[in-house]
Amino acid sequence: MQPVFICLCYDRIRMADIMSENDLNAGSLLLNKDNFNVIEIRYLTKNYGKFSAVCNMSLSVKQGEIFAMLGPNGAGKTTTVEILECIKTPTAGFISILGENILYAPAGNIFMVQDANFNGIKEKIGVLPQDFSAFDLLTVYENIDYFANIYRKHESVDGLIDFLGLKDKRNVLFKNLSGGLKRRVGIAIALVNNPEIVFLDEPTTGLDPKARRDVWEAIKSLKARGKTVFLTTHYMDEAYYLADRVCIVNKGSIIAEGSPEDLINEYGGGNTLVIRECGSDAICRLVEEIPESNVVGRDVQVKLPKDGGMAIIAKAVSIINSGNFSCKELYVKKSTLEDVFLNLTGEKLTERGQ
Ligand SMILES: Nc1ncnc2c1ncn2[C@@H]1O[C@H](COP(=O)(O)OP(=O)(O)OP(=O)(O)O)[C@@H](O)[C@H]1O
Repeated sequence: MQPVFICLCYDRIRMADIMSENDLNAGSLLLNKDNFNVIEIRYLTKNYGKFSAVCNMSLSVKQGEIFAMLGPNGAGKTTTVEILECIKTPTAGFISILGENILYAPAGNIFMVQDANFNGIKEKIGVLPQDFSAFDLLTVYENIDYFANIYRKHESVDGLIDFLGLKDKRNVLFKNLSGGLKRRVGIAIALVNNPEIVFLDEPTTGLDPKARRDVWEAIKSLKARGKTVFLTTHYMDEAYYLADRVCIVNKGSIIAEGSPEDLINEYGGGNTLVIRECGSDAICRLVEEIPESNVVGRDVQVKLPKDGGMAIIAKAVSIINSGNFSCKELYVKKSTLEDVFLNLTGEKLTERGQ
């Protein structure tokens, strides 16, 4: 019998996503020699009563990449990672992590868990939960050592302290560390069992810009160590800087997926030429001669075409020069993942993401 996934997404009900037996064979999903998918999700759904926190989600993560799930608060990021971490049980769907398959399939009216090896998965993953905290009255060393000793085989505690740049904080109480250092201790703890995949749930929320940068570098070094990183974030600059691939989620569904550059190229709406404070005469000339011009306050903005728009830029410069106009500055504003989100949803990511 073929498993039938019934997704109760109440805003747009999909009754029949059907996976074939072949699809559910881990071999066919995972073992592509060049592109080993360490995480595979198919038709994942998590309902709380009539509300779908995760709705029919499918994605795959390749070995060794940094994969970011980007979305505003309440988009379903934590729910998804907690399902992958085997903390939460989904309503329906198929998950494969490092070759361990879990199928949440309906049997009559009941969703049954089949083929689950939760311990097998937990041994191979590391987790930095959202709002991570450790023992306030233990030192950095003692905290990491405590978690390391939960595992029979574990990494060297001092090795992890070195790797996360915490050597001079080794004997400092956790409660006396800055927010950024606390997150680095959290990453060290996530690594104690030498996991193949590290899940980082909003690892820089609430940190100041310098601390965020430091945590970013720590995350980059995980990739250099060969780890696969699954990151959730509502910071588009974080996803842009760190991720090889990003999936953008909104209201429990994936709305776009790809490398940051590809997403920006496809959905970012192109770059914008900004001519700041050039005066009313110049504004009139620019609007007259460059039909794509928009007046925004005291500035003129021109959406540039995908080819880079060199002709438009040259024309604008020539108008400014030939008319002896002066402007405060003239620059090209690159579109960002924020624009991608805005164009796809009509809403600003930052407004709901903060
Ligand atoms: N146990 C629960 N019962 C009911 N609703 C829940 C429960 N847990 C989460 N939700 C809801 O599911 C939605 C998704 O929550 P989730 O925590 O996964 O979002 P998120 O993208 O991680 O955002 P945040 O950064 O705010 O945690 C939210 O609307 C949340 O209120």
